[in-house]
Amino acid sequence: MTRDQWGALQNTLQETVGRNNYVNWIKPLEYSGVDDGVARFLVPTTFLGNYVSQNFGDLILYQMSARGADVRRIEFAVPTTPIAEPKAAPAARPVPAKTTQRSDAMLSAPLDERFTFDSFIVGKPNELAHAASQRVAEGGAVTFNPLFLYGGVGLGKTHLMHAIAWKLKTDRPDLNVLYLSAEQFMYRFVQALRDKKMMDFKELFRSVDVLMVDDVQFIAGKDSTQEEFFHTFNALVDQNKQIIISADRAPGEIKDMENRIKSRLQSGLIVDLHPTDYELRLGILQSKVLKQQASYPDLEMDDGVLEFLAHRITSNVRVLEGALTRLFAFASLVGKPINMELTQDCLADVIRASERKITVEEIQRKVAEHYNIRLSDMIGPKRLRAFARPRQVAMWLCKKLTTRSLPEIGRRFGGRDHTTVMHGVKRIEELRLADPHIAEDIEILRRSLEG
Ligand SMILES: Nc1ncnc2c1ncn2[C@@H]1O[C@H](COP(=O)(O)OP(=O)(O)OP(=O)(O)O)[C@@H](O)[C@H]1O
Repeated sequence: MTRDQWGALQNTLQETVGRNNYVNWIKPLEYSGVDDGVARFLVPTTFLGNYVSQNFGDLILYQMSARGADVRRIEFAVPTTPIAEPKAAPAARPVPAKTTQRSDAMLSAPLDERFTFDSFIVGKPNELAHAASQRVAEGGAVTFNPLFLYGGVGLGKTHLMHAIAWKLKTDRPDLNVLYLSAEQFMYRFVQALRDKKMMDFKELFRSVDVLMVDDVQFIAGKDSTQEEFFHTFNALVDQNKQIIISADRAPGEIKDMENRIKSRLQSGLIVDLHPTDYELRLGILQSKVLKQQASYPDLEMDDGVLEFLAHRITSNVRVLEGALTRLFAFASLVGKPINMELTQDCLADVIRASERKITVEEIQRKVAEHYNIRLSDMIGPKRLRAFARPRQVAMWLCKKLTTRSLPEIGRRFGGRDHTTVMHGVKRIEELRLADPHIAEDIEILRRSLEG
C-alpha cells in the first residue's frame, strides 16, 4: 500500500471513527509502509500506539485488506529522535474556552468522546466503581481522596476516568480538570527537568482542582518520577483537591512502588472492576451493536448472535468490542448478513482463545519452570520451603483458574488432603498482600497461563 493509498484510506477511517477520534488518534500516525505482512507506523508516544492498536487496530487492518494490501499485523514504533506529543486538538473538544484553558490545553491528554457515563453499561461487576466515579463526577465536597480504581485489562478504568472528566468539564467548567496517563506524567516531568522548567511544572500541577492519573503502575520503579508524583499528590490532597487514580492492580500489589506512596494511594476509596459476567457482556454488546449499525446501515444481524458472543467471549470488554468491529467489517467485506455461521467463521480464533481451559497439569508445569524446580518435587512429598512455596503457589492458581474442587486439587498434588490445599491457598492469599515478590510471581504466572 502506497502512502497515497493510505492517505485515501484515512478519509474512510475518519468517516467510521468520527472526526474527533480521527484527529486525536489516527492523524498523528505516520505510515511507513508494509513489509512482509506487517504494516508499520511511527507514533509520537507509546501511549498513542497502544491506544490505536487496542481501539482501531482491527478496523485499520480490515480497511487495508479491503483495499488489497497483504497485511496481517500492524506495528507501531516511536521514533528515536525527540518525540512530539500528540496534538490535544482543542478545537475538537466541546469544552468552553474558560480561564482554566491555560493549564488544560498545555497538559490534559485528549479525552475519548466515546467514553462517557451514557455509554458505560453498568452491571454487578462494575457497579461500585461506577457509583464511586459518578459521585466524584458531581464535583461536590471531596469525601474520599484519592478514588483508586483498579481492575484487569480492558474492563473500563479509562472509560470511567474519561467519563468523570467529561462530566466535570460540562457541569463544572470553573474547575481545572487534568487527565493524563502516568506515562505522560513522567514524560512531562522529564521534559521539565531537561528544559529546567521544574517551577512551571510544579506550579501547573499544583493549580489543578481535579487530577486524574491513569495506569499509575507505570511509574513503579521509576524513582524520581515517583518522588515528584508523591509531592504533587500530597500538595493537592493538602489543598483538598480531588485525585483519581487507576491501576491494573490494588495499591498494595504494585511492585516497586514506594511504601509511602502505596499507603497514600490506600488512604481514600479503593474500588475494583471485576471481570464481566454474561449479563454485562450482553448489555455492552447490545449498546455497541447500535453504533456499528450506524456505520453499516445495510448489514443485517440474526437473532442469537449477540447472546452467542456474550456466552463465548469471556475475556474483556476490549476483546468483545474488537470482535464486533471485526464481525461488521468482515460481513461488509464479503457482502453477507451476520448469521451464526459467518460469526463462527470470522471469530474462530477469538472464540478459541476465550474457550481455552487451563488445566492443573499446565499450572504445575508452568510453576515448576518458573521456580526452576522439578515437576516431581512439586508434586512429591518433600517439605522443603524451596518446593513447598511453589507448590502452594500452584495450588492457589489451580483454585483461581480452574473449576477443580479442593479435594480434586489435593489428589493431583500427590494425593494430598483438601485441608492441606486449603492451608496452601490461604497462605498464598496472605503472602500476596505481604510479599511483593510473591505477588509479582503470581501475576507473571497468571498472565502466561491466561495469555
Ligand atoms: N461497562 C462498559 N460499558 C461500555 N463499554 C465498556 C465498559 N467497560 C469497558 N468498555 C469499553 O471497553 C474498552 C476498554 O476499556 P478501557 O480502555 O476503559 O479499559 P481499561 O480498564 O482502562 O484497560 P487497560 O488496563 O488496558 O487500560 C473501551 O472501549 C471501553 O469503552
